[in-house]
Amino acid sequence: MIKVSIVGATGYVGIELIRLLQQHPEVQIKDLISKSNANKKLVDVYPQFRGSKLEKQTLMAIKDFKPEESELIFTALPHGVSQDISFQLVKSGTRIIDMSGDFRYHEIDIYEKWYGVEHKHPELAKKAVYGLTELNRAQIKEAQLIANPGCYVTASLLGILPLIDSDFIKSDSIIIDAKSGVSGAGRSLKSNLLFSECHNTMKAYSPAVHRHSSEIEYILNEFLRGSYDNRSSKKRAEVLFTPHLIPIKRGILATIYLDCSRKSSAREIYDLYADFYGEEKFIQILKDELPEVKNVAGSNFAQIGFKYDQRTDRIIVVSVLDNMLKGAAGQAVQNMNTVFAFAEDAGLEATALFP
Ligand SMILES: NC(=O)C1=CN([C@@H]2O[C@H](COP(=O)(O)OP(=O)(O)OC[C@H]3O[C@@H](n4cnc5c(N)ncnc54)[C@H](OP(=O)(O)O)[C@@H]3O)[C@@H](O)[C@H]2O)C=CC1
Ligand SMILES: CC(=O)N[C@@H](CCC(=O)OP(=O)(O)O)C(=O)O
Repeated sequence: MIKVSIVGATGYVGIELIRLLQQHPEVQIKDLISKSNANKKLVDVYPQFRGSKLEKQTLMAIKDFKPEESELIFTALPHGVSQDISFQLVKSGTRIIDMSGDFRYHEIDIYEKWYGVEHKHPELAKKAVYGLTELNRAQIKEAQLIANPGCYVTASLLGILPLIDSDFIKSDSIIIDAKSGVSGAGRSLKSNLLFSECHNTMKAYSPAVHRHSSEIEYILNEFLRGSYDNRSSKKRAEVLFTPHLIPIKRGILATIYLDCSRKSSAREIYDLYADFYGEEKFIQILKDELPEVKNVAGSNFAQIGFKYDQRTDRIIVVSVLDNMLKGAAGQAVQNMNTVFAFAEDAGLEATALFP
């Protein structure tokens, strides 16, 4: 058993981590740290924990937290806030899995440009390891600080990575049109997220300028450059990304348009996905159907389907996942399992919710 603590425990990702970890066979939840709810009982903030083994757990202020007493800490904090807190926690020598965007870039100028904030700990960001499990397992095993990818980015990368370096894909004209459920925006109060503002409607936001455009493009280019294997591709990725807010609670659906430079076939495309993901537990490639959010929501699975359009020489890829599971807490637990050599699906066996 390892002792695990969560900083930012009462946010949406924090609470999802608790839900997963309380039934994890190898984990004992130690401290749950909250700013606005410090010294309250967890059940007083989330009555769902009544009757669970966490019924008596009290939320802790960060000043009382002793990081060296845990073997792993999840930081589930807003970007900008996580920089300093994670920097302090890393000094204890304990492994950290950070859920924010603060440590996802080794090139700090890209972070500062797209996030509009100064990075106070660039040296730490350069040592962090990117936590897309299926891409970076070897480095994740050794990392002290893992930068867990975000939900839009995980859905997009999983759909694009197997194809991007193939000879018939144009890597510099990728278009991603992605939809997110409202929990993707977190639990803090924002007027545009009130029920009457986002129910029964849909909207696009931040086209071309959303910070996740840069993360998708950055990781694709690192991949093409060989940062995750010995590849030495001359290709460069350019991505146009438009996110949408849709009136569901959880789930991401990314529709990705890839231009082809020669004729291909559905068989050739399927084989690229099958070769890339092999026996991966959490990635399901659909052959003759398109994925739906309801088939993964509540689980750590990502599903990918595609249509090859011979008429326009394009591939339309559809990638779905649960933003709080494979897009956040689930992938973070998968990374923890990888680091501690637990079964990769320990604590992550749940299927999607019915209905
Ligand atoms: N929601 C999602 O689907 C996804 C979120 N992420 C990322 O995960 C991180 C957490 O997201 P999410 O849970 O949705 O966000 P929430 O807004 O729901 O929760 C944020 C948490 O951070 C704490 N917090 C906020 N400000 C401070 C501060 N100044 N000092 C200390 N603690 C603070 C809050 O504290 P308190 O305990 O006081 O409430 C809360 O627990 C973010 O970086 C987000 O981008 C990544 C992928 C998907
Ligand atoms: C619906 C919604 O508002 N989503 C958030 C993304 C949340 C997230 O995953 O952010 P990180 O990947 O940076 O952690 C947004 O667009 O800002």
